Amino acid sequence: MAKVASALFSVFSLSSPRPQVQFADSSGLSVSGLPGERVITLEEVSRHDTDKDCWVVIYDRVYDITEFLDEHPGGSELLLEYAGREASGAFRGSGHSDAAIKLLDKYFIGELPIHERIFRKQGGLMLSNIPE
Ligand code: HEM
Repeated sequence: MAKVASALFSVFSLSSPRPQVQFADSSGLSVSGLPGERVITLEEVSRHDTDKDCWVVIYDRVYDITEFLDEHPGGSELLLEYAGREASGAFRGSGHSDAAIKLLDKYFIGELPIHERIFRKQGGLMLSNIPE
């Protein structure tokens, strides 16, 4: 009996990863992440709004894109318009490729607190819910 209990314990402990949050929009874009990352408020993001220190928020996640400014195929000027600000709509509206979406991971530094989020919270906005 002890053996069975111990086997069950190891199966359950191995098979219970941290909960994964999944979201998808109408383009099939799936953005997922683990909760509990560094929490960064919009107020803090707003203090990083220059070409030497540039943070943006995309789908409730905070990215430090300072190093990417000069590499952006759409130009640094465009990105700087969103320095220290919310840029989900601009990012999505520019029709970025899956590669561009994947590239975001490289610059990820944290997530907004739950009360400042639009997408990544229970009952949060799905982009597919937005009327045309
Ligand atoms: C902040 C994170 C961003 C990343 C990592 C990123 C990445 C990229 C990449 C890799 C491309 C090449 C095409 C593609 O693969 O889709 C691209 C193109 C483009 N991006 Fe971004 N982008 C970002 C933010 C933005 C924002 C906020 C805008 C605002 C409007 C924007 C506007 C554009 C435009 C207009 C192009 C097309 C450029 C052209 O074809 O000449 N991007 N971006």
